[in-house]
Amino acid sequence: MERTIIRTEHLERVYISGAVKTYALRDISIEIEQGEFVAIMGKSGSGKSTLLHQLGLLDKPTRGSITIDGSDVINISEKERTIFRLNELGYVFQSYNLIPELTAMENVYITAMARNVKREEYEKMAEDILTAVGLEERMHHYPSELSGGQQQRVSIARALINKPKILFADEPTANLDSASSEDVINLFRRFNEEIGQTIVMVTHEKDEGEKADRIIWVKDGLLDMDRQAGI
Ligand SMILES: Nc1ncnc2c1ncn2[C@@H]1O[C@H](COP(=O)(O)OP(=O)(O)OP(=O)(O)O)[C@@H](O)[C@H]1O
Repeated sequence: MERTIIRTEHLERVYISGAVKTYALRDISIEIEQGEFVAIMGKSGSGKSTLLHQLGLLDKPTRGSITIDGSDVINISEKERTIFRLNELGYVFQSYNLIPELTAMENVYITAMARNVKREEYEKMAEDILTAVGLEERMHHYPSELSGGQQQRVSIARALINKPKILFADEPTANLDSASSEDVINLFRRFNEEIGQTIVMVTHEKDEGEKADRIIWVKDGLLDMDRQAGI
């Protein structure tokens, strides 16, 4: 049976700088089911990243509600939000944000260490997930010894090691060549199909959006109903 994992109601995010108000999100009400692979698409400046940041608890809306797996994640303390992010959510960004002094494996298990998992356990988990992203031969390499596509796969492994309820990806292929981009999207597709990983991804690329189960089109901070209806 389908189960809603993310629900937003009347989400608004206004940025205020001096006398200028920017309505990045005006009124967004959406539902995402557990196990769905959803792409958020729309023109530059339409509000895609802002929406992803609200859903991923990286920012707070100025109005509206968000529930994740039935929990209100807005009216809780910053400390509770931090714990929720660490335990329940994973992130992949356009830049890989790997720590240069750490190997691929260390970069991956650092998030498991933060959760007080035992050493033998987190090393095994890192090995398994790096193997799953095709980097079994590169575990002890440093980021500078890896290609962009390989570094992004390390960051995906890092995001997945804690088995997050939801994986958020903000233009994960923006810095990659077309072959590496395809690898990343195929990996998402595979994790989605094989382990039912819920994925919410912002992308500019139509062919990437088409590999998701569904596209949420955004325009001027609202859902783009015409695109949604395929008009
Ligand atoms: N921190 C901020 N302060 C002020 N305005 C902002 C801020 N962040 C985003 N905006 C504005 O909010 C609107 C939506 O921005 P957002 O980054 O969400 O769009 P986007 O669809 O992700 O764009 P892109 O595809 O270019 O990354 C834009 O008009 C942007 O200029």
